[in-house]
Amino acid sequence: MSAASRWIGRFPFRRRYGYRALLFRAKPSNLDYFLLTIGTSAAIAAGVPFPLLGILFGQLVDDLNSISCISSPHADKAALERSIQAKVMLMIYISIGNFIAIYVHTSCWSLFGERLVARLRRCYFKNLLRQEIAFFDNLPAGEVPTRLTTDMETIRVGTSERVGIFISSFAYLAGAYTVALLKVPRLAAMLTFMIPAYVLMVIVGGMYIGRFMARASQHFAAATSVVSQSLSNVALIHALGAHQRLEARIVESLEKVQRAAMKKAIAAATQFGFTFLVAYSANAVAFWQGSSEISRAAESNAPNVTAGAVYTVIFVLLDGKSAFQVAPFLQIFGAAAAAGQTLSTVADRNPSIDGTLTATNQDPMPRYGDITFREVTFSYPSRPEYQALKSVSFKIAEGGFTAIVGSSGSGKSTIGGLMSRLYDSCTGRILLGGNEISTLNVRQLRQSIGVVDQDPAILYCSVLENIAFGIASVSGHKSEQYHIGSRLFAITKKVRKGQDLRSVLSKEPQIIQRLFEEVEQAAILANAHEFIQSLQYGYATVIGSVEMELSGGQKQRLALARALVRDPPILLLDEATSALDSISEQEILASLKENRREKTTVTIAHRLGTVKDADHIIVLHDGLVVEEGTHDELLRNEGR
Ligand SMILES: Nc1ncnc2c1ncn2[C@@H]1O[C@H](COP(=O)(O)OP(=O)(O)OP(=O)(O)O)[C@@H](O)[C@H]1O
Repeated sequence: MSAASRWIGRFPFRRRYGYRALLFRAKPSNLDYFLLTIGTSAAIAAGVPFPLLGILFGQLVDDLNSISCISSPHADKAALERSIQAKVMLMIYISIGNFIAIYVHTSCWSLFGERLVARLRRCYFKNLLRQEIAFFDNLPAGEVPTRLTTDMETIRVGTSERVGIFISSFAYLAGAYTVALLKVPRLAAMLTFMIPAYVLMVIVGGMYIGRFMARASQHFAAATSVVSQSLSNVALIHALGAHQRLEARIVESLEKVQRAAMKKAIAAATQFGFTFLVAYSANAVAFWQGSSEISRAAESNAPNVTAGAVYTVIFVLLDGKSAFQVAPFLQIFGAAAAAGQTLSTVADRNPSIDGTLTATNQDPMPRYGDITFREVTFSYPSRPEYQALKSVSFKIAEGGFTAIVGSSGSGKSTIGGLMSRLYDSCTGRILLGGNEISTLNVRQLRQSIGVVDQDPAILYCSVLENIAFGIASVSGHKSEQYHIGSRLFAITKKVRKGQDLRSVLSKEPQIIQRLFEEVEQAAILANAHEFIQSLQYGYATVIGSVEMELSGGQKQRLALARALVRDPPILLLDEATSALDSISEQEILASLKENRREKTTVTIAHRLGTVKDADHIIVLHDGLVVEEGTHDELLRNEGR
């Protein structure tokens, strides 16, 4: 790249290359095209009246001049007055036309910008949720809220009414120079010196303003990130007494914001002041050149350059309105295009593992089969230098009850994550029923594995909805057509208003009654039924709020019920009962083993003692399988 093109590349114009693409992002509808066309046409039309008014003003100046110079009593004063009145009426009509054009382009562009942002938000959020977990591991805290608020607002500002004003200013500029060149060509040509002066001011000023703005927003994002991390870990901050340290980090970032904002203000003030310097100097030049044009015309007896004609030129080029006042808009459009580009890194990104695809050319999901790990190694993308799994090989038998035990950090949960394809292994093969899991449909694979982890998420809704969500989230389930989400909400609402759950259910379709039975069965199996019954409204009690916080053990049992209700062929329990007392834990595991109905069950635990009943136990240490066997075999080996 040459030095010149590098220099040009630093200006906001470069970023505006993406601007046109931004306007047509996220599938615009016919209405959007309509708004764009009408908004642009009306904006061009809104630029025309001003030069026309300039012509009329010039003619009026000549008329007034003529009236004041009339000395003869026979002169037709009345005709002159009629001519002035006709021009005044014309000015009123032009003003009305201008009002309509401005109204139309402002409304169209405002609506266009709002609709574009709504589409982009939808598109960004939809694609964000498609991304694989590894993508989120590398996402800085506060990134998503910043994108959804700050960047979207930048795009809205840069694609709304300002676009109409910008277009109309250009139409005005074209009209103004045409009129000026026709009226007094030499004066108009002389005043073109303003163009390079203004352009230079826009480019250089814009470059500095943009640079300091970007710097300020970067430091502000850093401060926001610390604030959002602090808010989600308030308890930890209190426990560690980390207030001052965090405050110092925020203050440091905010001071940097202030410094950058200060420099931006100085650049903006210089640019603004320079605008007036150029404008007033141009006025001085215009009056000097205009007067000499008039006297030259008078001397040569050529009345084509009148005081009115000079006034028209000065008015349309200098005193009316400056098209260059919209120069800062370039910065705004550039910022919008840049924000659009930043958003597209997520909005257009194809996830390496897509858990949302339904139509697929991938292999159909085998319902049963052994799960085999062959020489699997894995490093988390955020820690590529560290191997969480170092060539592990083992087999989890179909329909068996397998336990994976090991100390903290040995890689147990990582195995669970690879099984459900939250991540892809770096090397080695993972097979399900003989099929490479990377060839299976991810959505079906995940629906076939019921995962319960140590700290399960509880949704802010009733217990019944929380458990039934296990079924509702399965696409293609028989209950899908019944809109079970809204039905269950209505059922539990009635119960909270005092009606009996059984009698409310009796009025519901068979499939909803059957669903409740399944929920109840799952809760019994997960040892959750008893505590649910003891809640104020039983299954209709709303949980998940601060006022209705469940204990760790209750949450785990509820999550277990949620996983069991859909009867998945594979159940993965990642320390899913660790918050329970050891007797309850043993009871649940024994009951799960007994009722597992050919389900392949994998339980992850720290201690061997909690998985005595497992058919097969895999012992991990520091990312390696160190032992395998039944509980008794492992105990015997330990004795050796
Ligand atoms: N998202 C992640 N990004 C980077 N490293 C991770 C991530 N998750 C886990 N690790 C690292 O990978 C290693 C294995 O973690 P893993 O969670 O599989 O261990 P574990 O045996 O399940 O531990 P625990 O019993 O404490 O849950 C650990 O060193 C951990 O620090």
